[in-house]
Amino acid sequence: MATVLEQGNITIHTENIFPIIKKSLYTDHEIFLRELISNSVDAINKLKMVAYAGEIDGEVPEPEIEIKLDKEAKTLSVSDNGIGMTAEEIKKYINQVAFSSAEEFIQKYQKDADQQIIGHFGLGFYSSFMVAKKVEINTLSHRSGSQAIHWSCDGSPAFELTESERTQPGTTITLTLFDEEAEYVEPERIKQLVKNYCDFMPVPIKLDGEAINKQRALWKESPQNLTDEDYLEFYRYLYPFQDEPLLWVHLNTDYPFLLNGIVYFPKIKPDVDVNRGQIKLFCNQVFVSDHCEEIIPEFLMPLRGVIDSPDIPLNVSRSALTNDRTVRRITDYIAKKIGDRLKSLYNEDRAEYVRCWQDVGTFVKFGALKDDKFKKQVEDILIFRTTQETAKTEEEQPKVEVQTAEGDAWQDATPNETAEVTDSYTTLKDYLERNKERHENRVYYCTDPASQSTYVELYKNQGLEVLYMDSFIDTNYFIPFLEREYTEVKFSRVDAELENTLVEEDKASEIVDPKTNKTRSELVKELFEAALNNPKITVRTESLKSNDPENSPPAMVILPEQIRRIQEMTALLQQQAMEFPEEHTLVVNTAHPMIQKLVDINQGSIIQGEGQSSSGELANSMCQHVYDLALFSQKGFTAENMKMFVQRSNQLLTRMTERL
Ligand SMILES: Nc1ncnc2c1ncn2[C@@H]1O[C@H](COP(=O)(O)OP(=O)(O)OP(=O)(O)O)[C@@H](O)[C@H]1O
Repeated sequence: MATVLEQGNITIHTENIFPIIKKSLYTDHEIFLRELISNSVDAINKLKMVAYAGEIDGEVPEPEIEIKLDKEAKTLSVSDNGIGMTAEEIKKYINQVAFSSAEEFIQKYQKDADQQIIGHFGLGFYSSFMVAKKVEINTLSHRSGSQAIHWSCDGSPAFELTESERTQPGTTITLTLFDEEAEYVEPERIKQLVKNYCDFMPVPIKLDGEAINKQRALWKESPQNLTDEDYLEFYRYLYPFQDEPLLWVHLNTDYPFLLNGIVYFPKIKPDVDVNRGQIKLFCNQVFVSDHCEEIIPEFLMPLRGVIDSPDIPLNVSRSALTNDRTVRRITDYIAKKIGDRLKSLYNEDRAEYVRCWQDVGTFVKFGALKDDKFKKQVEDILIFRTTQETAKTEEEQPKVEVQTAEGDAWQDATPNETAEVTDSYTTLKDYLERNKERHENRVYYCTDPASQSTYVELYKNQGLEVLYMDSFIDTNYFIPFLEREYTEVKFSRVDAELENTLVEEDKASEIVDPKTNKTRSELVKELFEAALNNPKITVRTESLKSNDPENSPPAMVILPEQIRRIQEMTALLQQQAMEFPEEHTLVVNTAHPMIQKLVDINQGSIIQGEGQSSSGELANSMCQHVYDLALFSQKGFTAENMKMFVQRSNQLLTRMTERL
């Protein structure tokens, strides 16, 4: 029998914390393993420090933590070859310090019981009592001449301290598990827990002789020593089976707080939950939480990666975390670093910046909207896709430096030199500067390249530059934001009005009907008004400039910018799709050969005499058809509209065959 050195009661201030610990203080009982392994890593580090100070005789062993499971006895043990403890240290650090910090934690926890505590840190060694009916410590201090010690406690405040036979310095903590906690003798469960919480701890954690943790915490390493492949491999490890990240930022600071981390911009999937943080929070390489919304700036929520900081308070409620001064500073720091990284990418590798923009742009715009400091950082690197032409192939590429010069629109470089993907992007400043002469302080934009293609083509053909502002954030938030920033500048969507540059003096002003003295324009207008027979549609005639009138649009629906925006806002507030306003303007292009012929076709009906002749009907049908086609780029058809449109299309085609 070993000598009993001491029997006693652990000092208790509150009644008895053991029942509280046992009664699921945490929902996550599993964190006990993280606590034990963390203590072992600390003990190994302490030994290293002592050795460094020359206070140890002999060699410091290769650090190692070993987990042993015994299904029969229902025991789990964690052993380390760290600093170990003397009897005095056990009394002090386990019986008094550890206990009182556990007690303090529990008081705090009970106060904040309804709040979610991040990572459940703070209970330390005593968390073992959540899963174990008996906890034993078998330890030998590295201090020369120390006596090995065995401490045991069966979950009551009573403990027993005896001498032990242990010969190897270090500590073994053995838990005899409650029957209902038997899962912790299953190797698979333990492997999973180690991978989750302790994967990046810098000491091999062995089970059945094999290290089961990765150990290498890339974020703690110096960026100078890391290659792109190191970062990519780490990303793949953290987020298997995902697309490669677009870019990453290595965070590294020790003042005014300690923080290391790597954050990645992922390719954004439509189903990403932008309210849930994706970054993993660590504290000294120990996993804390999978989502740390309180620490990441809101607009950077879908970022991924790792943040590790011992300065983030972890035993407080989440709401207290949000108000914590250090946490707020950390949030600002992350935003600033991301801004810096984007700026350097913009300046140093523009082709890459453009490549990432489609995904990264949304964050950046959101950030500019949400965070004034971030806005100041990125305002000069916000870019928009533009219709500004760039060379299509290598042969066509101008030899002179035009598109790459600073201050000009530049071109997306593709990895394949001969590829013809040549989307160009520009900053707003450059756009305004380029177009100062033709339309000062006016920006033409398009929100849907497919449905607004007719309009965009019209602008392009007349040499007007259009910006594509086609993401959700552009239309609903970013344009109003830019208008507030650039108070002089007005934004008009390509279908909001017809610029003077797009129309020319109406050539259809010659009188074509001697009986009534009406011009072709007037006749076209009357014809359309009669055919549409809808007082809410204003018909306007214009002659659109074009080098190829046959391929210019015969008619377009125009929706004034302000009216449309009000409609869009209302729709957004009501969370509905925008109702297309009944009152709108149809601009009929009198320069289009088909429109010109319409008058003649209709005139044919007059010659034929009384009633609606067949050519009158044809003109009427064609007017409706032209209107439908113009409307189609603004709104989808209802089932009824679609039916009529298809019917009319077929009738018109049939009539064409009759005329052949
Ligand atoms: N494996 C070990 N080897 C050496 N000393 C240990 C070991 N485990 C615990 N200790 C000692 O017991 C003390 C109390 O441990 P406990 O886990 O309760 O608190 P802590 O590690 O100080 O803080 P935390 O609440 O962050 O876990 C430790 O500070 C350490 O001195």
